[in-house]
Amino acid sequence: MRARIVPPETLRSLDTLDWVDRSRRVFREEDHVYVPVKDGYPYDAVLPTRIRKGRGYQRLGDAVIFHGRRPSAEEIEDVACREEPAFILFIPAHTGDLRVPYYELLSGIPHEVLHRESGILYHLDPTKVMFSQGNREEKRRIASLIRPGERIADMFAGIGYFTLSSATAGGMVHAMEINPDSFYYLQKNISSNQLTTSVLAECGDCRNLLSGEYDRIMMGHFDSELFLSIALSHTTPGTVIHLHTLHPDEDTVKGMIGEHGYDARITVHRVKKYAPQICHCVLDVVLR
Ligand SMILES: C[S@+](CC[C@H](N)C(=O)[O-])C[C@H]1O[C@@H](n2cnc3c(N)ncnc32)[C@H](O)[C@@H]1O
Repeated sequence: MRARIVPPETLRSLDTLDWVDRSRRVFREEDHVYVPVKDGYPYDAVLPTRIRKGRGYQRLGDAVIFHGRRPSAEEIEDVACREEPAFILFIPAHTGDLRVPYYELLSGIPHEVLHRESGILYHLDPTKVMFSQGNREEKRRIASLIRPGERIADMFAGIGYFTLSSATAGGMVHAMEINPDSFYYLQKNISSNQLTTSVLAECGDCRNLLSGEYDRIMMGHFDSELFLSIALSHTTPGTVIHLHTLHPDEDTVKGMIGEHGYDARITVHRVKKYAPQICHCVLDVVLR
């Protein structure tokens, strides 16, 4: 189905728009509203079959996770019949610095799952730690940049989102994670993917764990600007920093980099929509 992505407020005026295909259902997922488009009119997306059939959800191992708004009883029943998951969770948000899931159990008994993505195995308990499927393309992009043997710091490793794909691509990764639940799965995932010789994982505050100089530093935390100064103390000219943010501000970042005696080339990449008018972005910062 061809669709245009519109802000939720536009739903009120759909009747007045001549490009809307009223023979098909509007589909809404979190803050994205997909409106079917008539033949011959411009469109933003072609929706895959799964999305066309109903409410969007995330499949994680043998579990199904709903995000965004609470699913209706009919939507839960629909997914239960189609996917036959062992359990279903509704996770409207992740809370605090440790990104702990705030969840409601909709059916079944929660347990640890084994999820496979791009050939990498992830063990996790989705009631305890987050897994963002929206970062899949970003993981692939980062992996494509890795040069074999380069020394990488992953300051906010979680269960291994960037650590595992970077080590698989040939990097030597120093992975840091403060949440003991996430760290447990990080270690398990390093072993399951046979990456113990290329990853050093440590549990604690990355500000106390960074050591020496790195060729690449991953800063997968939305407050990563607060950690930039300490990260810059572990760089050399040529180091690349991937700084995640919801509010990209190149000038502030350039100012901080200048204070450490560097110039920088900065490129902004959009990862995913996070909230109305807010995108999860990554600043690729090459130090000179
Ligand atoms: C990987 S998650 C964020 C993922 C991604 N940016 C997203 O939300 O789409 C950030 C991780 O950083 C960890 N963390 C937060 N503060 C930290 C610190 N000071 N040192 C090490 N890890 C930290 C959290 O526990 C969490 O697992």
